[in-house]
Amino acid sequence: MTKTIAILGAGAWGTTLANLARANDHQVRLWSRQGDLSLEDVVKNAEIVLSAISMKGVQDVALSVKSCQISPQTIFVTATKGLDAKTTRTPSQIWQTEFPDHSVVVLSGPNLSEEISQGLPAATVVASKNTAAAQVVQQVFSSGRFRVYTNSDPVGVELGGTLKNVMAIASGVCDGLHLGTNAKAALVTRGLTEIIRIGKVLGAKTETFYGLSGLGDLLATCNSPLSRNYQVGYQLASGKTLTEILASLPGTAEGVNTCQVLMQISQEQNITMPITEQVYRLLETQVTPKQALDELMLRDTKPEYHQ
Ligand SMILES: NC(=O)C1=CN([C@@H]2O[C@H](COP(=O)(O)OP(=O)(O)OC[C@H]3O[C@@H](n4cnc5c(N)ncnc54)[C@H](OP(=O)(O)O)[C@@H]3O)[C@@H](O)[C@H]2O)C=CC1
Ligand SMILES: O=C(CO)COP(=O)(O)O
Repeated sequence: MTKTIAILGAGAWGTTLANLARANDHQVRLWSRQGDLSLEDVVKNAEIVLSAISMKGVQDVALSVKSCQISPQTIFVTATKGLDAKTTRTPSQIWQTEFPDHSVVVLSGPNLSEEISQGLPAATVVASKNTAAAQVVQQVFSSGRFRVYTNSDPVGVELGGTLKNVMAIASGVCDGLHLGTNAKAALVTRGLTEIIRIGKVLGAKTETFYGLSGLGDLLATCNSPLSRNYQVGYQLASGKTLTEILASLPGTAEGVNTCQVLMQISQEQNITMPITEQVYRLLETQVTPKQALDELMLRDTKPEYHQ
């Protein structure tokens, strides 16, 4: 059945998702601040409102949508991978707070938009407390090139996509310093342990992090120069400053902001996040890439599974 879909954010990801839905014959209206269509006109009568806005714009856009005419049955989908700097909330928590009577679905997975735009195969996850809503979104995007799974742990799916961005920065540093395959395997594996430790405190299920939206996205983003977060780390290792890197980066690297929010959460909730802490200190120019490596290697010895 053809759906009317409003996609908010005409960046790399919003445009790619719009093309996937159009290829399945859905009616798609795309909104961005630079576009010709008003937000009011784009969301009017939409059965699905999908946000692919960068984290820094989500709260403001959600408030603007609230003042528009929205059908009571409209499903909200969020594809943003970040945490709110002021409240530390996830995007789905923001949308659900502003629209408490609507279903909210998280869409997240190993989805480098450039590969999907080229027609290469990929898989993703749509997660919601409302299974029927997740199934509607699954049908909208599923195709022979885009395999969509449902999941009932939206916060876990969302945090997998968000927390791996910090590990992708660390992986870029690792590769930029040419530390080798063993080091990269250790970093990504301990990164997953750290993601699970944080995610559990923030309300996610452990098993979700072993799926596409957790391990899957971690592998994709930590191993691809197409990832903006990976690029930030790689270029930091080559001696560029963060300001220089961000000035020439094609699009958003959410891991920079996420890292700051995680340090705030780490202090408030007393969660040990050694890799995140070193990425934070590197971004803040408190350590060099080589010093960050030494700090991680020379931590107190401990059993592997002692979380
Ligand atoms: N690219 C990818 O491969 C993937 C990205 N994502 C996630 O999707 C989100 C968007 O990424 P991506 O599309 O790549 O990023 P881009 O930088 O390409 O696009 C960001 C979009 O957000 C909009 N935006 C930014 N700030 C505001 C604001 N304050 N108010 C309104 N709109 C705003 C931009 O609008 P404007 O053009 O007007 O500036 C633009 O449409 C991120 O959270 C990212 O982690 C998830 C999966 C894959
Ligand atoms: O989330 C992504 C792939 O799943 C995109 O990664 P970047 O935001 O680092 O480019």
